[in-house]
Amino acid sequence: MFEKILIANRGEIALRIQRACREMGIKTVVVHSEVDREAKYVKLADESVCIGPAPSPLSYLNIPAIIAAAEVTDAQAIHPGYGFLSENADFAERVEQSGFVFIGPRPESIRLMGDKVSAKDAMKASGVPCVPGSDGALPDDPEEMLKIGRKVGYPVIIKAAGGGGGRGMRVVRSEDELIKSVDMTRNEAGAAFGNPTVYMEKFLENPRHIEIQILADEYGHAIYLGERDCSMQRRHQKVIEEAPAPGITDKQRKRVGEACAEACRRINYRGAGTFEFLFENGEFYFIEMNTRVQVEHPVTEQITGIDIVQEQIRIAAGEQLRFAQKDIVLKGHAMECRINAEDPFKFIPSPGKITTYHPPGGPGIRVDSHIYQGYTVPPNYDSMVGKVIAFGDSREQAMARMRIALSEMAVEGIKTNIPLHQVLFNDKGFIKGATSIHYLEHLLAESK
Ligand SMILES: Nc1ncc2cc(-c3cccc4ccccc34)c(N3CC[C@@H](N)C3)nc2n1
Repeated sequence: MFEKILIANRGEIALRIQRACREMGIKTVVVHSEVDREAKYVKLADESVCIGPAPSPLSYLNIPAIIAAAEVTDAQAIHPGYGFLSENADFAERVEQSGFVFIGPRPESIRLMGDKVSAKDAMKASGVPCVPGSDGALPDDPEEMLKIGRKVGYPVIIKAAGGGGGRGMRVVRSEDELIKSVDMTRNEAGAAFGNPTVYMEKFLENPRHIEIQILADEYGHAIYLGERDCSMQRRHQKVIEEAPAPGITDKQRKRVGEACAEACRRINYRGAGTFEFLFENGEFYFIEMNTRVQVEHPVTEQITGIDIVQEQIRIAAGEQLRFAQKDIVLKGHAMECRINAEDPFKFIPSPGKITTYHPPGGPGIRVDSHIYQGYTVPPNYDSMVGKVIAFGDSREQAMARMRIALSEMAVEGIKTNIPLHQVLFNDKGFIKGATSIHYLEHLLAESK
């Protein structure tokens, strides 16, 4: 097992990884930019290294500085967290080439899933249900594209192979817009991702967004840890996540979960991963795979009792999975509110000094956050400053506990989106559950 891990991230996930390490008796090195010098996880680390000024390209994306920090502190492994370099195959490669263990999948798996066309090909070959479409990249020939459009049936969506997470997508509702739309998406993809390859899918008008968490070791063992419903989102930013997904039956869960586990075995996947699906009319449709730990991993931890970050570390250290699929029992219901330093209804970032901070507590309440009274939220990074996770025997109990937690949570000196969460947890449609990816945006549009 590693003696010392370098955490190549910041904020709540850096603290989360640090807690996992400390519980395992592993020393932690944190890297930080100049503005994060006073962060909680820096104070709690065994060692800390300032790797540059605030801008991410000069600090948290600065590969040589991060690797140098691992060298000078003699760390054995590097955990990338999420965001930043967590799905950068070149970083994973350079970490391994420098003699450190990258806590994550092998670089070729990151590359395979980073290209959304090769990702879909791999999934189709493994029997994972995918959205019908162009079966690979769209050809350049306009006649061929029109033929595929007719076969798929409008509306269709054009997506960039190098995109993902909502970037490089365009919906096409009729044939006469197709060629122009494809050209525009190709140009944008070439400029944004250095890869003009695009593909086509049938556009699903009103799906839910449901993802499957998997764990796989390097001996061919792969298991799924149930699913998460991430449909409560605004402009591709998740706001609330929950597990299990309302209305998903054990039969559906088993069928899609086993397909994901089988896909992991076939591509020789290693570590934690998430298969993203659209869910509509009772069917799952694979759209992309994330090769990192996700922000919303705690809701899965709460209903399975498994510490996903610790399992990532164990797998990276060459241990076999300690669980077989039969050991995975889902119990209760968990919901997560992302707490952002932003105006709750205008969504404008609100960095600054936190003058008052009282976190919530009580049965079933977990707060994953690095903020503290007197901490200054820097303006340089993502506005998420923490997550409140409520667990209960039922969705209703989890919601009741969340309402109480949100009412207890005091954060002054900056604005937060707690008022938005309070509106949502009192909204009839949300309370009923199983809302689509458009629900929140429609709710906000009505309230304007
Ligand atoms: N064939 C087809 N039909 C409808 C779709 C709708 C979306 C989508 C669009 C807008 C918000 C979303 C939020 C969560 C999940 C998906 C979406 C979508 N996305 C958005 C980000 C990336 N994960 C893929 N792909 C789709 N693909």
